[in-house]
Amino acid sequence: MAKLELQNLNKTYTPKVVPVKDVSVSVEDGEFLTLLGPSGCGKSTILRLIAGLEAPTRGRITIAGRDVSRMSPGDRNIAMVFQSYALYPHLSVYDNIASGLKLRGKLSGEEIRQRISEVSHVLGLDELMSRKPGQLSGGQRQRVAVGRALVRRPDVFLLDEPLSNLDALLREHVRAELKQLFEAQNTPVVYVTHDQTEAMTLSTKVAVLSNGSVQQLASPQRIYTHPANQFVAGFVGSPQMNLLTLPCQGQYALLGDTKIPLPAGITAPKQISLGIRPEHVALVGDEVPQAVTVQGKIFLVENLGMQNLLSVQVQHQQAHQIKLRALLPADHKWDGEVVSLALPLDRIHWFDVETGDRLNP
Ligand SMILES: Nc1ncnc2c1ncn2[C@@H]1O[C@H](COP(=O)(O)OP(=O)(O)OP(=O)(O)O)[C@@H](O)[C@H]1O
Repeated sequence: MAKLELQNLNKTYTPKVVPVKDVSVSVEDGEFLTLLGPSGCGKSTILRLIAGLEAPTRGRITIAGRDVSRMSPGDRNIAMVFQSYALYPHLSVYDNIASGLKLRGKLSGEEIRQRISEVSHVLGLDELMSRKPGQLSGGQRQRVAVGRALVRRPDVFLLDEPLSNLDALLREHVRAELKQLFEAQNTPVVYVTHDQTEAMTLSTKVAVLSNGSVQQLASPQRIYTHPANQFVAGFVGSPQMNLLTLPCQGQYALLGDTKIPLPAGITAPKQISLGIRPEHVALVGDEVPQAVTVQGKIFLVENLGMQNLLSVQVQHQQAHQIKLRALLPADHKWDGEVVSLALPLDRIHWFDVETGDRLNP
């Protein structure tokens, strides 16, 4: 058992630079936590705090119940994979993988050979063991860096954007490899990325961060279906969720000339923020139960291969413009520029205009 716990973790550099604010998260054995957020939100700082490369200003880090907050990195039994891979250019693949173990100095030569051979086999590196990093592709270097982490059998794995130097195709391939690999380990993993596809596909849970604070901590599915606030709603999902600020009239929000009933329990405000994902906007005529319809004029069609992304200007009496995007399967046809869109009520997210908080359950 090597549960990792972050308790009220804070890091302050200057009064104005506080990259980690009261972060509390636990990661059990076999759990894969992704820290997801835009550049500068504090992801790498959290990882560096866990690794011991930085000291927290406040709060505690425990591994298997043991407080490691003030321990040196070498005593924490954590393995970290960096974005840059950080391989030794003058050493062979074998020696690079062995480097973590040799430094620890507790294993015999035979044990070291045994562990490296297991890891190289799992990662498909057997043929490359005598090469130097300069003679490897990006994907192979990345595997060596992961191998060096695996061979240590650490209590916790930390990975800082390990796929960001790979091209799109290779990234997809290595992502699937990593998923299989870490599913087979029964060790907590903390993974940092700003790529939501990686977060959604790899993780058992995701912490979405903004400005050093956790905005939502939940399963990838929950974050997609029930974003806790407007930031999470806008950050997770591609194409991005439609987010519209609408006036209210009684228990209805007004989208152009369409009245959309607010769910019971929401006290009618003056204005409300409506969210709906492009993939949930359909064409009228498709079988959509319990939907409101909105008329609009298509001003852009983007062909994404499997789907078409339609940008539609909603038709209404008021002066300001309202735009909606709809993601339709490529075989769905429409006639002319004017279309009727169906917005299923159970797919609509409501947010407080002031705080951004989610209003529907
Ligand atoms: N040593 C430092 N001294 C002062 N400020 C720092 C230091 N390290 C990081 N910061 C600041 O802390 C904030 C968070 O940085 P961090 O690297 O954790 O973000 P990130 O989410 O990992 O970003 P990215 O995705 O761009 O790597 C940034 O505003 C950064 O400029």
